[in-house]
Amino acid sequence: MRVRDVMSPHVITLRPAMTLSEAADLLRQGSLDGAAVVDGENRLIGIVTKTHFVREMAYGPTPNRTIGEIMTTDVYTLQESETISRLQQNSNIFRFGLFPVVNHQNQPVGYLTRTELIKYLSDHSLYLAEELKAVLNSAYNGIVVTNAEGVITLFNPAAEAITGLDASKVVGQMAEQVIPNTGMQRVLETGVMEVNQQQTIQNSHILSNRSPIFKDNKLLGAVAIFQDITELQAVADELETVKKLKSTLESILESGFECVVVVDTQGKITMLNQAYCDFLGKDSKQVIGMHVADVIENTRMHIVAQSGKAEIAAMQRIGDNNVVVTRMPIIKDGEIVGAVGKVLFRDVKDLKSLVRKFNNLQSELEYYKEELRKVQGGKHTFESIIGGSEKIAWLKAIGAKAAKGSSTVLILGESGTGKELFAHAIHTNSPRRNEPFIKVNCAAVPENLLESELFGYDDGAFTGARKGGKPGKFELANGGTIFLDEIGDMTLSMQAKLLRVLQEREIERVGSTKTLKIDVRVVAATNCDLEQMIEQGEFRQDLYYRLNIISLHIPPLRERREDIPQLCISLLQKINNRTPHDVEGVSPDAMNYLLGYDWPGNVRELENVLERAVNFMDDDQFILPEHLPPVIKKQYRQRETTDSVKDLAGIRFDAEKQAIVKAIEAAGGNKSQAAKILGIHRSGFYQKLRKYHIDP
Ligand SMILES: Nc1ncnc2c1ncn2[C@@H]1O[C@H](COP(=O)(O)OP(=O)(O)OP(=O)(O)O)[C@@H](O)[C@H]1O
Repeated sequence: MRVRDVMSPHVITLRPAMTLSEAADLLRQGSLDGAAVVDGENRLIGIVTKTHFVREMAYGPTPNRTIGEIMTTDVYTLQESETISRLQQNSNIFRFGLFPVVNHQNQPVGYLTRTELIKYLSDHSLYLAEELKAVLNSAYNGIVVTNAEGVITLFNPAAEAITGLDASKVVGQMAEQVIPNTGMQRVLETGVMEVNQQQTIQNSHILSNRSPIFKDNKLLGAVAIFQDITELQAVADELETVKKLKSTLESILESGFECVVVVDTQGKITMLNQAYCDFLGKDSKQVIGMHVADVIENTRMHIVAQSGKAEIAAMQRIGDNNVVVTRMPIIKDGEIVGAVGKVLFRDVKDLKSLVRKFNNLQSELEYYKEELRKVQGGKHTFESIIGGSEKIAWLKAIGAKAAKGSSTVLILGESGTGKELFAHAIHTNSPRRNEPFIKVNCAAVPENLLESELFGYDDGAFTGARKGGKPGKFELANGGTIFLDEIGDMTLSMQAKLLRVLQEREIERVGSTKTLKIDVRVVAATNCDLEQMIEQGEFRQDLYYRLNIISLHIPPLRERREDIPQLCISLLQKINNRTPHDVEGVSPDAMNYLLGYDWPGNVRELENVLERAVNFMDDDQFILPEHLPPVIKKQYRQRETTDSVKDLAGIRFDAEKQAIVKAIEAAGGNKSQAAKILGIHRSGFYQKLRKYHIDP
């Protein structure tokens, strides 16, 4: 809308030379608010308002004064093409009472009074009075006004600051184009007020109230009054988080089974959760503010709240219970502000049951580890062979060397000395460690099945044979190690077959004519005296030579008693892991018994004796003599007696043993030679070696 569209065309023009009384007649005729003063070429040079004129006429010295003398040149002229919307931005124009409107030659073509202008603007563009505008400009809240079309007509400085938009650029624009997410257009459409609406503009969080503006039931536009609540929102969010955290903590403390108490520096209770209240049989409302010592028996919470020293897993007697508690000082900004206490176990029994559960899990774990190792191959290494004795150390060194190659190893020794352990260690230490380790107990497999067990069988090899045949242990061990335990128990015919396999390095499944090349390292073990068996025609000499390429003779435990304490430690650990006990060791008295016993069952027997003792123990931490089997104590006592009064048999025993040892030394370890020196038969000599447990 332009000025010319709203101007009044009744313009009175006056000349500067005109007298006041001449002009008065003219003005009276037109009942105008004022007049434009023009020069000779009709160009606007000033104005005279009605007020000016009346005042001059009333108080001026003479009516003969000219218009030129009273006219004001402080004139705001409006160009007829000027837009109304631009005018409304210029609050300065309201200083003027009359606005002559001129054409491009500065000739007056009409005028507008201030009242008219304001009225017009109020009617059409919601232009607000200057004073009101000043109020709006100084408001803290952002205020945006649009006309009925949604064009912004007011954008106050607070709105500029909040939105980051420049009023001069947005006034006259459609609100929905310049203000993201504005709801003003919606308000204009619905005519319904929207309060407490939240929106985000330029990273600012805004809370806005929008209202339609009605006048005489006609929608004139909309006003939005809003406020930046970003900081407020942040504080509110923080508060909300803190509130949530507090309620979470409270519910954790309240719903938990654990007993928790908090005291201040004076030792006064500030919090006692429901679990603790239930445990003590107290009411939380009554105990808050009371001194902790008056509420909880034998407490030290008030001491910790003073000393600042934490007490972890301390025992405390509460009623009939021995509870395990932890007391921690609460430190804030380097200062003790109180203490928090927690009952870890309401009774030591709970702790024990936990330990038991843990041990059970531990032994389950060990079991599965063992199983895994079994699947993967050898389960022990040389490190798992316990014993610091010279003999064991030497055997481990030889075994480790032997492991590197692929020669057959023969392990000899009494039952329970650890032969199988060595066989595993050899495999685990060998380049074949990632290949299978297959054990065959030759004594355990019935004679008629041993062949198919070792070499497998083909489809239909015998009645009941599995369809498709079955691979034998040699085939399964291909690439790895086969451990032939109790080889001394193999029949002669099987020995012959085994010998062939060892020589040819190939096998033939039972019922098949095909041969199969195999690459298997053989480790054999026995507790039999193979040399004696050879003499008695029970073991093939040629097989013995095949097997005996590297031989390890594991001494019985009685010949390395110094290993017993170390073995006890290791075996007890093993036992603790698989039983619910936690035994710390063997008492010195019990150890004396163990050291004095001959251990015919060797390490296996020692392990059994320890496990039996552990099962006999109550709350003891160390195995005592009373936990040991009578046979051990009996032998110990016999030995004591024998040691003090040696009878003839004893003297003879010692002398004969010494003579044999000397003969072996003289023969340089050659047994036949030694037998000759002693003048006895070889078989008799072997018997004596066994009797005296001598290993040449
Ligand atoms: N030096 C050792 N260190 C740790 N444990 C050992 C040792 N020697 C033997 N054992 C343990 O003693 C038990 C018997 O060992 P192993 O089976 O190896 O003996 P073995 O001589 O092969 O017995 P058998 O001739 O009866 O088959 C096993 O539980 C084994 O772990």
